[in-house]
Amino acid sequence: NVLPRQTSDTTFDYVIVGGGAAGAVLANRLTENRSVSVLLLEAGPDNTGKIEAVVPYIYSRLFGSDWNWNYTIVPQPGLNNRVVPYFRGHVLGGSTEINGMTYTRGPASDWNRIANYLGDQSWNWNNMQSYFKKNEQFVPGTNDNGRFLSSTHGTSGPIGVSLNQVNQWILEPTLTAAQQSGVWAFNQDNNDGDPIGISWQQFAIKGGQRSSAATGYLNQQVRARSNLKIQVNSRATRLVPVAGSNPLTFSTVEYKNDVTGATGQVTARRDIILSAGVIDTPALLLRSGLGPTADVQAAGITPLVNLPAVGQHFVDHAGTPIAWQVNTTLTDDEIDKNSTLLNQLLDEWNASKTGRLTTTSLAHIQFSRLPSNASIFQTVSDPQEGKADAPHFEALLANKWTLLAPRPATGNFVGMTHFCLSPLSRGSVRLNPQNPQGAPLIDSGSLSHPFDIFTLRYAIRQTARFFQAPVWRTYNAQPVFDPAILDSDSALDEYIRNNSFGGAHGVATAKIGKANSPAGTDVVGPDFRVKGVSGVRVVDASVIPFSPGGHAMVPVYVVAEKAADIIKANP
Ligand SMILES: Cc1cc2nc3c(=O)[nH]c(=O)nc-3n(C[C@H](O)[C@H](O)[C@H](O)COP(=O)(O)OP(=O)(O)OC[C@H]3O[C@@H](n4cnc5c(N)ncnc54)[C@H](O)[C@@H]3O)c2cc1C
Repeated sequence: NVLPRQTSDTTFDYVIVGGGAAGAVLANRLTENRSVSVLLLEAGPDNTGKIEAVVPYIYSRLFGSDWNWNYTIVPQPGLNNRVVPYFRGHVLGGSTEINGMTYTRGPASDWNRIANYLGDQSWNWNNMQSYFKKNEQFVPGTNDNGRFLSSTHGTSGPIGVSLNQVNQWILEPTLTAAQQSGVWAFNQDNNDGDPIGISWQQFAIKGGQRSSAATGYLNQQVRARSNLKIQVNSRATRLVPVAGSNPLTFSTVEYKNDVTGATGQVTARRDIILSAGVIDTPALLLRSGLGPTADVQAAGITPLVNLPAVGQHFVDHAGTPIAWQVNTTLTDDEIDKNSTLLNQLLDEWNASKTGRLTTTSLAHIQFSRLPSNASIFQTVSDPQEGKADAPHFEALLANKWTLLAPRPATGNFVGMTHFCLSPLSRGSVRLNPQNPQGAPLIDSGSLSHPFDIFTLRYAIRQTARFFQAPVWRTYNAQPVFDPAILDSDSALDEYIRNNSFGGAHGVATAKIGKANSPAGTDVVGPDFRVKGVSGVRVVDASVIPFSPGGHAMVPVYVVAEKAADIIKANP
């Protein structure tokens, strides 16, 4: 019966800023010790009241809602100067409340690379297994034999994980075409350390419903802990330093309720932990005078400590969708264009949590490497050289139209979206000098490096080979683009630049490094403390130093699990 060390409504041992993937893990794990008090400040609302966040099929309907920060990327030369959205969750649960739920750990070599970079083998693939398993409750369906490796998975973690349980027409031609075209060998489990090939896709879905950071890590039992306070609608606006402290010490967070306009301050007795994500963590540091001096000054803010790596090294997976028309009317386009059908399926989902809406339009996931003799390697060294398990790109086949452009009024489609998973393009996050408190300037750097566009070109041509497989003739699969572009690098590049989006898997804007790394190369040390100041840690996607060879959610979850142990051991 140890009383929490919460001495008032405004003073806590830890103040965590941001209740997304990382913040929810930390709030849960740190309050396992009932003598430690935690305030979780979240800018968005509680994760209740929107069915789109729960029913997997309709998740993308949240994209334009108030559960999204609705950021856009600055015009990208690599995307023919288009301005495209950069989605981020603005709700308890963060981006895990609005994301595509794809559950990927990445290749073993990703984790071994981080371990070598940090000189700390506790980060390697084998040693991270306990965290992967701690995150996951894998729930196999009755038909899933041979579709995953049971020894790979956790069975009692907060995040429910499952495969698509809907028996759709597309499953058979997908696997047959992979075989006939020779493009992808079957891989029984892409989460066993080697994702290369085609596998059954794993989703953060349990019982037909989204499993998010909020539903998993902040469930009712956790919320009932007296040493945890969750305060929603509270956007941290600035960290305030203790006057005269040396090294400069931060213990106070200023926040604003964007609904009522009310402002307030809270204090952390031990640490402020920033978990506001890859865009808002660097933005908050910059607004607090912590970042590259020139960027801070340009925004009219007094620089306090020069931290050159804040907001730099931003890296994400540019994504390129492309579509084929098919002659079956069994694609999910039928649901999207027919509200009566959608409502029938929603009734089924409401009644029994079964049916087409229990999953997205994806069922398989494909990871590939460029051939070692690809011409680009004459001029660019392979970022994944010698790592047979590390994909250069990914392809996701959807049972419907998935282009950014509106779906044609008639017809049925299958869409393949390609992600460049080992990008060499880099971008940045800075404050807008015209409005430093408003949306940051997000420069994804998309397709600014020739390697990335080469990779996507190769990926699309590989997909075209996949669609030439005999099985697709049954469905009269026809490209919804001029097939001549496949024979011209410049025409294909034009397609890619006109149709790609900037990504959803950004990392590295406050990256972790060794304790004794050269000054300014990273932002936090191995203990997740911001270097050069006292009282602030960062734990979220922004600390992940390299672009993951898969989607980013699981890496963030397990980094946060590991960080929680490090913080508990070294409070
Ligand atoms: C549309 C979309 C689709 C995606 N699909 C997938 C997928 O299928 N699979 C996958 O693995 N990954 C996917 N991702 C990526 C994955 O969701 C993120 O990498 C992950 O959630 C990042 O975790 P985080 O804790 O760093 O940030 P987030 O989960 O984004 O959480 C940050 C939280 O901080 C809050 N916040 C921000 N600023 C402040 C502030 N100043 N004060 C208080 N709170 C603040 C935000 O509101 C948010 O709740 C997707 C992301 C998006 C947006």
